[in-house]
Amino acid sequence: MTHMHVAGSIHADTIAPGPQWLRLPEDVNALLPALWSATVERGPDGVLAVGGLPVTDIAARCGTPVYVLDEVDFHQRARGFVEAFAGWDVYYAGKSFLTTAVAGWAVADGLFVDCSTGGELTVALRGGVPGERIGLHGNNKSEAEIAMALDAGVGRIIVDSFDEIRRIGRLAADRDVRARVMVRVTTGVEAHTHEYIATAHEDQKFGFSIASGQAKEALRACEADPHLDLIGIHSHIGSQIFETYGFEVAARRIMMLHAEVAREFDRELPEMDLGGGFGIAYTSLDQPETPERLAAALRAIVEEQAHDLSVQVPRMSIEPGRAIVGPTTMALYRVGTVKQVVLDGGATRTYISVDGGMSDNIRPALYGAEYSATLAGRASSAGAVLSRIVGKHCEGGDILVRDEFMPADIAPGDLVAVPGSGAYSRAMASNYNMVPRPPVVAVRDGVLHTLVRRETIDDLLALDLGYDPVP
Ligand SMILES: Cc1ncc(COP(=O)(O)O)c(C=O)c1O
Ligand SMILES: N[C@@H](CCCC[NH3+])C(=O)O
Repeated sequence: MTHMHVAGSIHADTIAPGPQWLRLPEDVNALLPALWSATVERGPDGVLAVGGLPVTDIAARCGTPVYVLDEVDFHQRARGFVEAFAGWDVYYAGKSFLTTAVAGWAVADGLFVDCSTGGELTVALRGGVPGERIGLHGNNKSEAEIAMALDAGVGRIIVDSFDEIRRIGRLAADRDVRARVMVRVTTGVEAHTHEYIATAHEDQKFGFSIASGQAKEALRACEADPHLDLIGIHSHIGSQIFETYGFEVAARRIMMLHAEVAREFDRELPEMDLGGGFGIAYTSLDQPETPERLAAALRAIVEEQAHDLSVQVPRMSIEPGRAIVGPTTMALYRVGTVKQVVLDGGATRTYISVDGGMSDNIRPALYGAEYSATLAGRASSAGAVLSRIVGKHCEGGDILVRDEFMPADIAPGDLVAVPGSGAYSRAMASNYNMVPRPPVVAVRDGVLHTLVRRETIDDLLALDLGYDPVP
């Protein structure tokens, strides 16, 4: 689970067989503000609106499924991080969701951009991000990707293996440049999140471990290469994390490493990155930290450690993706079928099938991620029934929202909105079952723009070459 649902006191109205944390809502039409982007509201006619546009209009113009990004909310969150972390650099983690327009907004809002492949790097550059404001990650960067980064003059390449240190050194030498590099370390922090998105424990593919001494070896290898300009240490402990404690432990450990190498190299590395991973609210139980509180906690640790270890505070940076773009976007689906399924013990669960699914949001299937949903195209006065919102794919695990109370009169043709769908949804979409991927549209002050158009079956067929001889 990406977040644990603790069983609290069970409300008298809790309906079996739902999870104990899910309570019968007093008003099934109510919106929990923490889950929705800034401009979302339910109009007097009961229709959900975002950026001043009713979702019924958006669905009529764009079709469904569609991802609807609230532009005002994006800028508020981006600037919120920049302001809270003033004096630190905030890299937007492009893997969460990146298009040329989003890259442009990131720059306008004062963000740097973190890319993890040549593809993301290309989008960032096309979107107008200056090379020096880009960081390149990846545990297996190709020569072509490293070359592209060097030619674009990226501000930092975050190195992840000894092979790569040699490779970057060679490619930089070929170009007679010095590559600015950071060393990604694993701090041994066990982040409380799904195993697949925790990245600072020892037994996984990212980084050099501090405990084994490999991190220091990697720092030495970079320092010794005249074509590498070692600028600092990088740590990323995982994603969708709520407790600041993990970040604090990681920050302490890398400050200690920073101070040790300062003594050994007789110079203090000028920069340090604490990564991203700040959690957002997907359900009513999630209580994310504000950027202000995160900033205060991290600043305090770094300053205290710098003081205790008698080093300067380096130029600091972080890399949030989900916390900036996740809450900006709702996924809008249309209901196709509604089915009552009788469970052991006689209770029923309503299965609501929509026109998307695991091909546009793999997170529930991959991480057991929980989401919320609401009836979006109208309000309902019917009672609430425990429901499961599922997709249209040939998989039993094709679940979008495992447990949610939806109005009992939900019917084919209704619109359903899923908040918190901006990060790692469209970005991780696939074409499973030959389903074309949905568009992403941005809305602001009643005006819609397409960021990514809807894929068509012709786009998919363009890749199908029949039986074409390989030259
Ligand atoms: C190195 C690195 N930085 C930043 C991020 C962004 O994480 P999040 O979107 O959870 O903030 C990730 C993804 O987990 C990552 O691997
Ligand atoms: N894709 C993950 C985030 C981690 C990936 C980035 N290292 C998710 O959806 O939660």
